[in-house]
Amino acid sequence: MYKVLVSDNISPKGIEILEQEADVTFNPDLSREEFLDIIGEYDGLIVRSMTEVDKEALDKARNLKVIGRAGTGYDNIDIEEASKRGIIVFNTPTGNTISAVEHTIGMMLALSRNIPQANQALHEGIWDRKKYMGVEVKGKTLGIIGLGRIGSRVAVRAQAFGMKVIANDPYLPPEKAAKINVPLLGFKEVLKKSDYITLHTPLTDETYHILSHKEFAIMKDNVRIINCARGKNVDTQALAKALAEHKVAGAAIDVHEVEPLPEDNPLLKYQDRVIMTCHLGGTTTEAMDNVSIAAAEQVLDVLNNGLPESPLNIPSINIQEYNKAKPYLNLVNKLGNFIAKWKGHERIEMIEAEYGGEVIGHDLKPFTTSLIKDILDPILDSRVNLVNAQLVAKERGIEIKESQISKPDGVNNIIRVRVKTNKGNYSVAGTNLPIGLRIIEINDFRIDLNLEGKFLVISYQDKPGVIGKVGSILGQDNVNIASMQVGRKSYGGQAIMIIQTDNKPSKATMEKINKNIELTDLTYLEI
Ligand SMILES: NC(=O)c1ccc[n+]([C@@H]2O[C@H](COP(=O)([O-])OP(=O)(O)OC[C@H]3O[C@@H](n4cnc5c(N)ncnc54)[C@H](O)[C@@H]3O)[C@@H](O)[C@H]2O)c1
Ligand SMILES: O=C(O)[C@H](O)COP(=O)(O)O
Repeated sequence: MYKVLVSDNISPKGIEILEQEADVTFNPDLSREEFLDIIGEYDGLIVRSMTEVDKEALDKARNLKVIGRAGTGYDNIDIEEASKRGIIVFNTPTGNTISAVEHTIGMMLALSRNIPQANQALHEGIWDRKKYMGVEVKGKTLGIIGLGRIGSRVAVRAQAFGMKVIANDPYLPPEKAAKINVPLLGFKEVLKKSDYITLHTPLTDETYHILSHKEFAIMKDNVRIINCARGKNVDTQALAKALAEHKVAGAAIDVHEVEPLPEDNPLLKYQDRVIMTCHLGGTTTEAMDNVSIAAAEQVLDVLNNGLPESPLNIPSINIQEYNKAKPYLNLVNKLGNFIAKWKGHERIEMIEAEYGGEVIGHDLKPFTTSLIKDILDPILDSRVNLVNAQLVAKERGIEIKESQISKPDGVNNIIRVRVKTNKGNYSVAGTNLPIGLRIIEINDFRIDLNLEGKFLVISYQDKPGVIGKVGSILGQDNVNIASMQVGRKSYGGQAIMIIQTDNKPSKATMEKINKNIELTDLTYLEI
């Protein structure tokens, strides 16, 4: 049973899902030392933003195969180091979008109307209507930096309040902004024109301190700042200075450069003008359930050989595409397994994936990567998965080819896998039919068998009596034949026999076949 560690607080809904298939440790209170001590035992890890999954942790995580971020931001995970070790990393970026949007709007309104301060005063017995004079947001300009999932939804809600919304996002296709009537402007222009500036960017080298001294200097006087994205997007010292100089009228900050907030955070001095929450953007019942369920399901998917919906270090396909592609990924998986078990003992020099028919409508890169993984993982000592499969093939000098079959013969979809080894060339092809996955070719001979079960694959020089002899040895040894197909190039030429059996032939039966019949190859494999 796989072992999964959940080292941050997630909703019990995800834990319940995990517990159906894995041995789960849920401990959000681990100290760093305790985390480092035990991480080596686990196959899967689920975190939020509090667990630091850095090189030191990954060095100790010798069994780890997947890291799921139950949430959006993944700056606490060293993706590059994880990739080097073949660890799949994914996040669940849509589960808390709405909560983060609503928190941003809540923060903007609370900031404008001094709601937290007035509430605090009342609780202290102070009734002061003059002190807590507010401003309306209607008619004000809201500048959004980062018009992605959250930024775009904040825009639509702010427009409903009668705000004029402008944005900066150099990576967004302009049509997306046009669709919601938000002009995309230069970064400085947004800073200069806005009464409110809200950040919705990920933390990258480029967005680290995207608001600092220079940027505050060019903003309008009395600008208000909202940050519900990443703490390090804003230079806290520079913001404190801009508050001190009354350049910035107020700020609403959910995320902080250092979390939990240290006592010497300079914004704590500005209780009248700065409202702060403890990274609560994604903390709602709904968001917590969403991200917990999504992370749990995907960790199990990955451990069971599937793909996550939002991978951070493997070729990504969207969810609809993934669901449509799943039967073909299963086909690739079974064909890859077939090859590994059939020819994995030979030295593989080339792997070619040929795709034909309906399957060509899909993004083929994840299929080919998956195929390489399925062939190489069972036969190499090191772990091969979707993260490092292409890299491992390259390192081992295995040539990878991908091609398309223009007219698949008699089927509406086909995937054919060819391998060249130090001993010869081999191929196997399959198709996805409504009745299930079928193996339809082996070494270019047409066959038609269910691509699941117990197989005997036999290569031999065609001559009378071989089929009968194999059949009678299996019969004598009580190995029941479920179905059988033979193919040959020409009379007396190379032939192949593929037999599906109900039970596994014993070692003695295999030896008997090998001893009594002249064969070029005899392999038993289970798919
Ligand atoms: N406070 C919270 O609890 C909370 C909850 C969810 C998400 N978040 C954070 O909110 C942020 C946005 O999340 P999202 O789901 O909208 O992400 P997203 O990827 O959908 O959107 C981010 C946008 O930022 C843009 N961008 C990237 N670099 C930029 C740059 N240098 N200048 C301007 N724009 C740039 C991207 O093009 C993209 O459109 C992330 O940092 C995420 O971690 C916080
Ligand atoms: O990026 C996110 O998803 C949010 O910042 C929420 O982080 P959290 O899971 O630590 O609350």
